[in-house]
Amino acid sequence: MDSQGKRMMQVLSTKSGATTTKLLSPGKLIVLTGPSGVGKGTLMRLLLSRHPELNYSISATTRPPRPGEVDGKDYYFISRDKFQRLIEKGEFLEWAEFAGNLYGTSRKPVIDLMKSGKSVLLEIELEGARQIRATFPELLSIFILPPTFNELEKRIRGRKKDSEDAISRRLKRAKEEIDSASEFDLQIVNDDLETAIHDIEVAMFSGKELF
Ligand SMILES: Nc1nc2c(ncn2[C@@H]2O[C@H](COP(=O)(O)OP(=O)(O)O)[C@@H](O)[C@H]2O)c(=O)[nH]1
Ligand SMILES: Nc1ncnc2c1ncn2[C@@H]1O[C@H](COP(=O)(O)OP(=O)(O)O)[C@@H](O)[C@H]1O
Repeated sequence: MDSQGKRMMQVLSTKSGATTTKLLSPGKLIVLTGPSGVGKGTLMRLLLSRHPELNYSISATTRPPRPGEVDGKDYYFISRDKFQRLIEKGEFLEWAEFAGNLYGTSRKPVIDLMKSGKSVLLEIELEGARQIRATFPELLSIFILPPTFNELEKRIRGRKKDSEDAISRRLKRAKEEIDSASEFDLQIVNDDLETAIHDIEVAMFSGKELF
């Protein structure tokens, strides 16, 4: 390992105990996964605003929009029928059912971006992340963990965006998801937001001025 690599591993070991051996170059795929309410969306928005070279793939979902969500920006909000047709046509790189709704990543935009050497960030749930990992073994996969389960529940409730039914489905699923964290390249605890962002940046961008 060169001196920069050593320095990076040192930084990783001093922050939230995270370790990784994979470092990313342009044209690569990064997946953020983890339970609902852990802060994946928050982390992703911050990463995109700080690193314009990163591209985000807007997912399709059958979930109805939450107040304030915009079609074509937050998600493509589509009917179950339309989603099924897109599955049959092979238009999704991955898709999964989560808490009673379907979610999927469109194949073409992601492949086109990667072919042109651009890096793509996906923020998806566990089953989809597994599918992507099987398709792209060179992927950098990051599992975001909550500091505690109570804090996770507090965040989901504090967001005030979901019905009680949607919240309990998410919390039930969260337990199973957290048990799978070790499948992924890196586990990062989203306790202090800036520390979590820093750990993700270190893993994603070798050779950049992050220190
Ligand atoms: N597999 C898959 N999961 C997705 C996709 N888009 C979003 N998700 C995940 O679906 C789950 C539910 O998302 P959402 O309804 O927006 O709820 P939230 O995560 O609780 O804010 C989250 O874990 C998202 O990361 C996708 O394209 N594919
Ligand atoms: N590090 C953090 N500390 C405290 N609250 C956070 C942190 N990260 C995210 N949050 C809050 O937790 C809630 C859930 O975050 P969100 O990004 O919507 O999660 P997810 O996309 O994983 O469902 C939001 O209200 C967000 O502001």
